[in-house]
Amino acid sequence: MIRTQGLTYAYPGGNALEFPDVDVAQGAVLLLSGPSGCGKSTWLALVAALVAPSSGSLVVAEQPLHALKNVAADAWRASAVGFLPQKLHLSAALTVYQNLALSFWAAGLAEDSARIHAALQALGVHGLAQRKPSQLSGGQAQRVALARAVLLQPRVLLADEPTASLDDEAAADAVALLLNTASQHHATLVIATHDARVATLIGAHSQGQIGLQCLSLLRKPLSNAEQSGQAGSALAASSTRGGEGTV
Ligand SMILES: Nc1ncnc2c1ncn2[C@@H]1O[C@H](COP(=O)(O)OP(=O)(O)OP(=O)(O)O)[C@@H](O)[C@H]1O
Repeated sequence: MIRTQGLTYAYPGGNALEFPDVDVAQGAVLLLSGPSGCGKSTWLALVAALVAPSSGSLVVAEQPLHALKNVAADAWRASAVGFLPQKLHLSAALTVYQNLALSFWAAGLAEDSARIHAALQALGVHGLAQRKPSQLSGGQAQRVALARAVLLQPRVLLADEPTASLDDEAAADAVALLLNTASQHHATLVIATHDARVATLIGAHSQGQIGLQCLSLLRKPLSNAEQSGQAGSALAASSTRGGEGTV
């Protein structure tokens, strides 16, 4: 779940970015769309506790983030948040397997080989475990990065521009993969993008929509099974900032 209220963030010397309030149920999907520069990456950084808001409140996976500082924020992020960045940040010097193993180290956990193999298997890239990232296709690398993102069973999965520079077929595959993977882990999924195709790909299943000045938010529960008993809260959208909200 992700709940924000009155969230703002100001870069040093810059105007404050104001974000709409959201209330996203555990296991639901949030599409974070808007033109370049409107604040999508900043919002993701706030939700991942990489930066602290200038004002407002933020609760992610039941954790009030204002209560988290430095090391505690790092530990919380490692266990609660899976991140699929636009630039995948796979270490070129390490194998696919070793890239995933790094996640355990970052979270202060003992390496769990069985879990690494299972994560790679689930995304169909198990056979590539001993390859280096330079020996992967773009799609294979994205699957490896997604396996890494969900390795520690995060409550929230954040994907930044996952369809950038993909053709239509690959973009549809990438979105389907994200939806399925998040659903399997019952993770709340956020896709940040300015790619209009993503709204279309998710839109067929959408339950509600809010249009705002800069960010437009579109959400749906992950699956029929999960939304029974949850749809109300998944759609309990509020848009007190930015105006013109409709659900
Ligand atoms: N480190 C920074 N210092 C000052 N201003 C910044 C910094 N990073 C981002 N900004 C500004 O904050 C605003 C929001 O940036 P952000 O990267 O969150 O937007 P975005 O919607 O993710 O853009 P894009 O789709 O191009 O990645 C922009 O006006 C940007 O210029």
